[in-house]
Amino acid sequence: MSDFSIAFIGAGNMASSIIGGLTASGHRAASIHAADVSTESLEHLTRVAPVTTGTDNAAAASGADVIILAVKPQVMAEVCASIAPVVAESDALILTIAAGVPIASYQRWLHTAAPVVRCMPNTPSLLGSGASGLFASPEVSSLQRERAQAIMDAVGTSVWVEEEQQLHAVTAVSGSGPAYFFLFMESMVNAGERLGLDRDTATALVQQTCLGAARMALESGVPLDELRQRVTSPKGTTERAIASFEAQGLRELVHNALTACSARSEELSNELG
Ligand SMILES: NC(=O)C1=CN([C@@H]2O[C@H](COP(=O)(O)OP(=O)(O)OC[C@H]3O[C@@H](n4cnc5c(N)ncnc54)[C@H](OP(=O)(O)O)[C@@H]3O)[C@@H](O)[C@H]2O)C=CC1
Ligand SMILES: O=C(O)[C@@H]1CCC=N1
Repeated sequence: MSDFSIAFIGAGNMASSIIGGLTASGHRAASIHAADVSTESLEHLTRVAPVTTGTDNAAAASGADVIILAVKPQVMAEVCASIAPVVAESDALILTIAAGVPIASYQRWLHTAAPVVRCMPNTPSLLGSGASGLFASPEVSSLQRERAQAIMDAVGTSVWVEEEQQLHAVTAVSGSGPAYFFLFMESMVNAGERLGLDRDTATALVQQTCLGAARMALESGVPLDELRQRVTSPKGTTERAIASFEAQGLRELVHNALTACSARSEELSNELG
């Protein structure tokens, strides 16, 4: 599994984090090629791993088993045009991490019904703690699914969805999700300060509490509501805070925010489709 060849088109933040994860998990750097218009991005990438780099997209894609498209959605049409002649002559898997662009657009821009896996990752991939949602077009073989999953598992965990439309929900939950937790943490730090802690102390307590809660949720096997109840002593302090959140409609607030996020993802798909 670790010997298949991978071409990255776009060598920015997400590509370098995936390449870092892949090489750390044993994938040979010699079988990874990356192309980018920015020599600065390529220089940074070679400090992450000794992969082959260049500025010619088609040359990087040539002979690859998996071509990973890691550029912004706005330049995707141009990038597909640059590799279309190579894709026409190969049976490579196209794995794209761009937000919003539908599979039908790739196949139109590539002028072929290429096998495409769409992936929605998130920024904790930079630390190997990402969460990715994946969707495969019908042309994707079982070996190609395994390869796509192996690539994303190198930077965290991944789940498959059955319908392309579900990627809007994945974006709402995990793609954009880190930002919600950062906002909640910012709010807790500010509240801690207003209650009398200095900023550094409040920040350290919030960060560790967030990490500890996430680890308990992941590792204890105990349902989330049960974990919450275990903190909430009858007639104690947590009960008051939870009652305040519930009375002010926290659950509805979260539902509305994720619905707005998913709706924006749909809008983007329509603009780029
Ligand atoms: N950041 C996030 O939280 C998430 C990002 N994504 C997706 O990941 C993708 C990549 O994002 P990210 O890594 O943050 O972006 P970056 O801007 O860091 O990387 C993209 C790279 O592609 C280069 N590039 C631009 N045009 C071309 C071209 N024609 N051919 C080859 N390379 C080109 C850019 O160069 P230059 O800078 O000179 O333009 C840049 O180095 C996006 O589609 C985004 O939607 C998905 C989920 C989460
Ligand atoms: O905010 C965005 O549009 C991108 C997609 C998911 C995370 N960041």
